[in-house]
Amino acid sequence: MDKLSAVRIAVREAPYRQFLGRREPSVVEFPPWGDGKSLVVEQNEFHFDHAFPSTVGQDEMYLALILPLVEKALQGFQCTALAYGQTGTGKSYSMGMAPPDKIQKPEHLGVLPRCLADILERVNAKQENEKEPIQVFASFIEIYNEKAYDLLGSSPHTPMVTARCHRCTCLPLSSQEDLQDLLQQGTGNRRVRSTKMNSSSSRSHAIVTIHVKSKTSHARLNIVDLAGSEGVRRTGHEGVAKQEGVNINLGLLSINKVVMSMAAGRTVIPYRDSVLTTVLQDSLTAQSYLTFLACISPHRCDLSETLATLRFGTSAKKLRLNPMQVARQKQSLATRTPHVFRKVLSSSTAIKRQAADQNSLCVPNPKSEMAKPLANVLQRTRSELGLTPKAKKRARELLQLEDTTLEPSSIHISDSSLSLVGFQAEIEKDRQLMPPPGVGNGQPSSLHSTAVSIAEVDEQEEPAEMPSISASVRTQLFRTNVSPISLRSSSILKELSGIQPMEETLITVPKQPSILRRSMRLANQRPQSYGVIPKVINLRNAQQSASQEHSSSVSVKKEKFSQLKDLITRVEAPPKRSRSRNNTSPADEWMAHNKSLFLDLLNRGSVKELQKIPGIGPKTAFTLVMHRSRLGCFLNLDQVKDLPIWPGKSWNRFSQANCLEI
Ligand SMILES: Nc1ncnc2c1ncn2[C@@H]1O[C@H](COP(=O)(O)OP(=O)(O)OP(=O)(O)O)[C@@H](O)[C@H]1O
Repeated sequence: MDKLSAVRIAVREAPYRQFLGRREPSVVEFPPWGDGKSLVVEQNEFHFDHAFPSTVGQDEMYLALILPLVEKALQGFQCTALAYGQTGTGKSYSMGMAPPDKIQKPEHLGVLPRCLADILERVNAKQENEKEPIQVFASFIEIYNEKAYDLLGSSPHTPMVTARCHRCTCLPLSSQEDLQDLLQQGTGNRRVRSTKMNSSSSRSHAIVTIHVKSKTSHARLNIVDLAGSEGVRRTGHEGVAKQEGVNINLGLLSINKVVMSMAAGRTVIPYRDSVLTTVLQDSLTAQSYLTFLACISPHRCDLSETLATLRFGTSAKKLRLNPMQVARQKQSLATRTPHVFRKVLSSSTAIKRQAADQNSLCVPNPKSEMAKPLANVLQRTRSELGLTPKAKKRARELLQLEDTTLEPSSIHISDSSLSLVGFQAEIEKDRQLMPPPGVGNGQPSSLHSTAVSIAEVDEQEEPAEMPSISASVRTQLFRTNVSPISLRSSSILKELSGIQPMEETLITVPKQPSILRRSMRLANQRPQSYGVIPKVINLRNAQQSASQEHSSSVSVKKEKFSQLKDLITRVEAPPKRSRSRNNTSPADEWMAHNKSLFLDLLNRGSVKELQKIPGIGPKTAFTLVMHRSRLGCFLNLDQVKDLPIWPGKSWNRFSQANCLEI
């Protein structure tokens, strides 16, 4: 089977509208040489993925256009099918958004019921084989007069806050009856109005989202029925109805702008221009499958609208998308919050002093005087970490909670203080993950209990295509032979504890796998060995530097990132190495090493840092960072290459400038 194109555009001609009286020849011609993909309107030739004449039935259209999208949705991709066009051209009919009681014959069933039948059939078959629980549920919202309404909710005529549209009512779907009920309820609440051109014209944009959720993925299939794109003049409306038309056109215009911006490869996409694009923001991204169904009229009187619809389809053809499977949901709050603790605990001087005195880490009650510096640190930490407002609130609450246990076995918050408590049973297991230096190097002189880090254990298997994010966090107590004070002299302890070295120090890192933080583990999926890293300025530099090999102890000045860049971009002679077992040449080894270092750099660098790489400007740097923050680290350079940010031969120039090719 051919690879499914990420963007597909189809055109469907509507049948004649009876009430227009005299039957004239259609303005749309389907030339026999067009192979079902071309059409001619007034001597303008258009080419799309499919061109359906009015004689094509619902099942034929569904099989050719939507079924491949359903397959992709079941594989975990974000998919959207979007019908647009002039009023009365069959958008609701095609998408299956008409109320079920108006469908007289089964062959008139539209996309929605057919999609659901296929999804349920496949999900049931999959569950029989794999016994993996898969849930299917759906939501139905409409956007009317620039406000979003939850049509399945208890108050379908009360507008929702746009930013919370994703929290709309979702009903479980397990049979066609469930869908019938959902459509009955949803379409019954939808606004329709009689216009000059359609006796029951939808005056709102409707979005039905079918969610297919399993343990490892959460795919969404959006079926979007846009309101008719007609001139306000032609509907013959005044007052409220006229305002409706204006808002409908605003939504359609903003969809146009979003698609154009994506097609032009812009980094800033104007999603916020309208409620419609804000709600569809997650689906209209370069990582999803998009299918447009342009519905056109055969009538000459609609010619200008028909041409406008076809021109929009032509411009959407320029979209270059790179769909990616949706892995698990974003990192949970519980996973992120303890980072706040870690940073606060490790960077508050008051706490460190106390830790040194008492051989334990104790966060004072936030209401006490001692906690004031902590509050400032926490404030700073939160903004540094870029947590969402919700996560920030949660972090604040956790610090203020009394008599609360975050995770029974890890963090206990007592009346007057928050103590990090570890458990011996986990220690051995975690040492393998994150061995504290000093353990095993001779006899411990004294054992000090020091909470040194937070280790994370992935709960679920990662999907093959995307690295996933760990879901549980344990704060652990390691017994080390190093007192908390002596943490300052060992870089790995600094890294593990999160304490940032402030002065120039000569640091020797023992050769061992670096499992420092979740982000590093995600970025470095392969084992690395480290020699001695240069002097570090802060934790971030320590992590960046730790991914490079150095032969001996060196003291390096505070040049931060420029050094790292130099290291990577410099054309060096391939280092002399012992011949590897599979007889790869030293040049190949060097190239692989260089590429992996470069990938690390792309995965960790900030916008400012990435701009320093030859061939990366501010826009490209911003896109890379945005991509990373939305979809996680790049797994290989091919993923970077596939991004739509390398026009012409710019990737070749870029890779040559950075020695990624020999
Ligand atoms: N291909 C078709 N075959 C049979 N009937 C069709 C077809 N396309 C549209 N119709 C009929 O045309 C009428 C108008 O269609 P529909 O309401 O789907 O248009 P629309 O584009 O959604 O209009 P609006 O934007 O005003 O909501 C309906 O009665 C529908 O049954």
